[in-house]
Amino acid sequence: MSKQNEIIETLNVKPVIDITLEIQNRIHFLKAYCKKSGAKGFVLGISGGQDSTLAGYLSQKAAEELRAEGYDASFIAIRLPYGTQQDEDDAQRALAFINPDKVFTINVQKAVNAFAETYEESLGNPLQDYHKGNVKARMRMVAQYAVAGKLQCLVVGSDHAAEAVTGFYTKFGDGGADIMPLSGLTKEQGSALLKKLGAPKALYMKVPTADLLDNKPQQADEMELGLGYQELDAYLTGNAVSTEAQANIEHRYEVSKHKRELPVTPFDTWWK
Ligand SMILES: Nc1ncnc2c1ncn2[C@@H]1O[C@H](COP(=O)(O)OP(=O)(O)OC[C@H]2O[C@@H]([n+]3cccc(C(=O)O)c3)[C@H](O)[C@@H]2O)[C@@H](O)[C@H]1O
Ligand SMILES: Nc1ncnc2c1ncn2[C@@H]1O[C@H](COP(=O)(O)OP(=O)(O)OP(=O)(O)O)[C@@H](O)[C@H]1O
Ligand SMILES: [Mg+2]
Repeated sequence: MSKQNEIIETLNVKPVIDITLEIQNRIHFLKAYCKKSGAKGFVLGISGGQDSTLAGYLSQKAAEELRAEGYDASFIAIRLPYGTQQDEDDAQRALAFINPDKVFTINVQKAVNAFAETYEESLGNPLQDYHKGNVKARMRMVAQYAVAGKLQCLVVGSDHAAEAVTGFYTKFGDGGADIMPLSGLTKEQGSALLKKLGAPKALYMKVPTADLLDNKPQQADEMELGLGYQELDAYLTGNAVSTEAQANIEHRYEVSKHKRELPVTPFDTWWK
């Protein structure tokens, strides 16, 4: 089997999807797992980006359907800005579209900066912007688990195939979640689901950004990756991409394997 086909199979990507069915199946999955786990619903950070808008909307629908069936569940959206977010208007658009049962705002700036100061005092060097970015992502994880713990909810992750293939997420940051309803979708498929659900165009057409850097706010993911989501999606749906892009994707896939597994133990063989 080619490396490309192996990756497509491992990440559960379907080259062609039935959009309506995908929406139904993913809501059904959220509901079934929620009931099975005995949780009281879902918690997710809403950034104003495409992925959390979709995962949040599906979670809200799952909670509403569960309630209609007599099971007590709700969806809690959390705004987690670092200071003032440049695209706050998109975050508000996303909240208006999702219409969550509850919204909390936890500004992570104080906690992140307090940590950065302590780090610098202790190590004698400032926390570099790149690593501080991962601290922001992990602080958001801490905030989501604090709320989920209190409300007996599950933390939703917004990871999908186009992020999974490159490991383009912070390990135990935005990668730290209990349930991943977008797994297996390409970026374009996620966008198509959002469009079908009636999301504002500004959200399903939004340029993806991790927005983790103080020095480059709103930097497009594609700039950092040196790869376009169109190329990633083409690869994931079995199409030919440039030799350069293929090598980049397959290299990133290999070196990020540790992010798609539980921490390695003496009994694991996947790393050999
Ligand atoms: N082979 C290996 N086996 C086991 N563990 C290994 C390992 N190699 C590194 N590690 C561990 O993993 C750590 C590196 O991983 P990590 O801490 O995640 O750090 P890293 O992958 O360097 O950074 C995260 C990347 O994801 C991007 N990101 C983050 C969050 C959101 C989004 C977005 O799209 O919105 C994107 C971010 O811009 C950056 O490029 C190392 O410090 C080490 O602890
Ligand atoms: N400022 C923020 N406020 C709330 N949650 C956030 C924030 N930034 C990141 N997150 C959380 O981290 C997740 C990962 O970020 P990521 O940028 O991959 O997704 P996104 O912003 O939803 O979509 P896109 O990838 O298209 O930008 C988000 O889905 C969201 O749950
Ligand atoms: Mg984003």
